[in-house]
Amino acid sequence: MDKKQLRKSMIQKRLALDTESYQQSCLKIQKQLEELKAFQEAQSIALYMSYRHEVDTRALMAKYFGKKEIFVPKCVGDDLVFYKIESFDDVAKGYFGVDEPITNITRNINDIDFVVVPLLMFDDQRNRVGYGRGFYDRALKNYPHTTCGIAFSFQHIKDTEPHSLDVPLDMIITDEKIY
Ligand SMILES: Nc1nc2c(c(=O)[nH]1)N(C=O)[C@@H](CNc1ccc(C(=O)N[C@@H](CCC(=O)O)C(=O)O)cc1)CN2
Ligand SMILES: Nc1ncnc2c1ncn2[C@@H]1O[C@H](COP(=O)(O)OP(=O)(O)OP(=O)(O)O)[C@@H](O)[C@H]1O
Repeated sequence: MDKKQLRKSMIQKRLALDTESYQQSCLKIQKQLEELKAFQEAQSIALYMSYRHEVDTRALMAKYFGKKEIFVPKCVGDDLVFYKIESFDDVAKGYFGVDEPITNITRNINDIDFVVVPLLMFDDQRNRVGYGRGFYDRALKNYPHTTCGIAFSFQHIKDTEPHSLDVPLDMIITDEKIY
């Protein structure tokens, strides 16, 4: 299968998860994430606004609003710009139906302590494949702190055939293990 086909089938697999297993897996992943020292020590965290059965990030946000600074991305041209949000009133549907921030406090991603990264597929080397627009590869090019992918275990594949611009993540948490 080529990458395009693989992406499609992975999106389908994720959407096909029943509510019960989706919620259970998300809970397990969130718990592991909260146990990371890097997460606990981070004052500021970048998260994505989960959509269409991506690993849920909203429960985590709801829990940490007011305790840590939460930043979420907005697609601006080819770039991601991160805005601070303090509640779910601070987002509205944007790019491809993904919720985006409607606030005006931005921060350079390099100054955010910890980044949780969405992904479609990953391999043992922690290379990731996303929707294929390179947003996170560009954003994380010079990122100096910890990056953590979150995904369901079935999103693991043998080889993502990374290209030179792909930025491997520092860790990837699934419902089964941490890579
Ligand atoms: N929740 C979330 N937010 C994110 C990302 C992400 O992967 N997940 N991104 C990561 O870079 C950026 C947005 N990137 C995106 C790139 C392409 C498509 C897209 O092509 N959607 C199509 C096809 C995918 C599908 O079938 O689900 C569509 O919705 O029709 C969506 C978001 C920033 N925000
Ligand atoms: N650092 C970069 N600078 C410029 N272009 C880049 C960079 N990283 C990736 N790209 C370009 O972005 C496009 C998509 O890359 P890739 O297939 O790795 O996306 P992806 O990681 O699957 O998607 P995403 O990051 O949006 O979730 C490619 O054409 C690639 O050349």
